[in-house]
Amino acid sequence: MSEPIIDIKNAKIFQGENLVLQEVDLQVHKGEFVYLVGKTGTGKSSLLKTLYGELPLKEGQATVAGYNLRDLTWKTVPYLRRTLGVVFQDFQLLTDRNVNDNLKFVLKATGWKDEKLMSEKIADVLEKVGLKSKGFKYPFELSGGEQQRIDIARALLNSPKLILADEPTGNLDPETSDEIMNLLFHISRDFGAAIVMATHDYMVIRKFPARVVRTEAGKVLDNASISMF
Ligand SMILES: Nc1ncnc2c1ncn2[C@@H]1O[C@H](COP(=O)(O)OP(=O)(O)OP(=O)(O)O)[C@@H](O)[C@H]1O
Repeated sequence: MSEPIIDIKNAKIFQGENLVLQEVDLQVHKGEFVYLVGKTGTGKSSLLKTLYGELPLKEGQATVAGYNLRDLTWKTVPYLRRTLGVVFQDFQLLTDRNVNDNLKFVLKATGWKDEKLMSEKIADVLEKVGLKSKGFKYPFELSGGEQQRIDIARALLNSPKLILADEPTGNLDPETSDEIMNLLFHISRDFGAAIVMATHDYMVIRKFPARVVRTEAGKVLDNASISMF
């Protein structure tokens, strides 16, 4: 099997001085879809934040897309982020600019300069999420489901090998959730991106089955049963 895109060995996850998870071992491979479940406050977001360099890894070993998390510095975190797409529950789009400019902002921040290439890339990701005609809309002119699609388009800008999604269906009605899940599965299947998605929504997992990893009592349990959360 190829090198895992996420490879965590005997790691501890901290929030400041507080130990949140210990003995964390987790491998995720290219194109794999993994749900991260567990009761509120058990460390799902903390684990994701460690994986995208928002929280430091202070103990144990972990590599993400070839980056050793123990070696990350403020200078190398942006390079790690460029290989990842991160999707949040609350979209986090910039409200003062339209969709095209939201996407362009991220491209510029990640080193893109050529106007034509940027326009082509923006058209490409909007097409992938089915919102080709919405580039000139402002976030407030979009439905929740459309905003989440734009958030996913933003995550796709740098052709990520890994997408980390923190409750991406948390604010959506069941039908719109299904559309977003179809889109995420399509992205992992057709573009080979691995996806790790934190969720409380067991209906989504029943409908879109995949590997389940659970945070519980300070540990991470692999191949967990969904009936347990
Ligand atoms: N910014 C922070 N500073 C200090 N402690 C924090 C911070 N954020 C979270 N924690 C603590 O870390 C622990 C894990 O929280 P985390 O948000 O990772 O859990 P979670 O499983 O994602 O919860 P939820 O399902 O509610 O999103 C909790 O005890 C929480 O109180």
